[in-house]
Amino acid sequence: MMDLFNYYRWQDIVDILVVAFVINQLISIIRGTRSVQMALGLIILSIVYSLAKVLDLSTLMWLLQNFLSSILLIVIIVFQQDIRRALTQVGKTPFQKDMDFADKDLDEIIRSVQYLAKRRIGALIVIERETGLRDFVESGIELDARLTRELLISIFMPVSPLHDGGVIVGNGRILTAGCILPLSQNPFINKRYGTRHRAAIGLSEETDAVIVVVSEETQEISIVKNGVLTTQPDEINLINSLRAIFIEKEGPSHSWKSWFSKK
Ligand SMILES: Nc1ncnc2c1ncn2[C@@H]1O[C@H](COP(=O)(O)OP(=O)(O)OP(=O)(O)O)[C@@H](O)[C@H]1O
Repeated sequence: MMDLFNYYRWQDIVDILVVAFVINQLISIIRGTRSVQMALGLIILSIVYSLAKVLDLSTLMWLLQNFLSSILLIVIIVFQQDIRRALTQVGKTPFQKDMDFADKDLDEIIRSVQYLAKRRIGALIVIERETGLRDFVESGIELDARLTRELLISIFMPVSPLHDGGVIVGNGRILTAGCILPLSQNPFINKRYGTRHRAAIGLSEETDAVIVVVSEETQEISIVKNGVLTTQPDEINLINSLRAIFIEKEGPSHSWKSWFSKK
């Protein structure tokens, strides 16, 4: 045992711990997104390249060599959204405040989306968490009003001048309405989803926000998080899913704070 300590320097241990931490964070960032398939694709290509080298298949080797020589560029293009998200996570400090969401605020959102879904009124509600959404807040009409179901419902009424676009809420306040959100470029999104759902997925790919979407076409209520859209079949599922994220604080979050508190 002592030999082991003599062999390794303390810097090696720190080095291994930091690399393990970074790999864990990377995996939790791409988990559940299409990047997993792309990463697998790159790994398979690298294996095929190694096999071609061993078996001396010169044409295949030449082809893959040319492809893999631009690997840095390929990784940046393929994983640009994940890189953006990872850098946002790195920029967070342990002292950054977590947007606390009270039971009451969730209840206001749940009641309003249920009301809207029943009447076939589309809605897109963004719940801000640790990543600041200032850029998107500024694309809409700033409200900074108390979060109530009545106000949320009024905003999404088709006669309201604010009904187009998304509403951003945070810390018990409706921050803004009529926001333009980035559309997801994910080619694997089900074709039945239009721009409202794509905008929700797009924002969740770039930030840690949780988005609740009401479809005016199908009356479905969905929760979008980390680029993944989950349709909520009933009220119980909707309540449990939102409570799990905000009240019980389950599920992967990528902040430094959650890394320490999770253990
Ligand atoms: N980039 C965007 N950011 C925010 N909201 C958007 C954006 N693009 C479209 N929307 C909203 O989505 C509405 C159009 O929804 P559309 O029918 O295309 O999508 P959908 O996903 O099929 O939704 P639904 O199931 O409700 O029909 C627009 O009226 C607007 O309110």
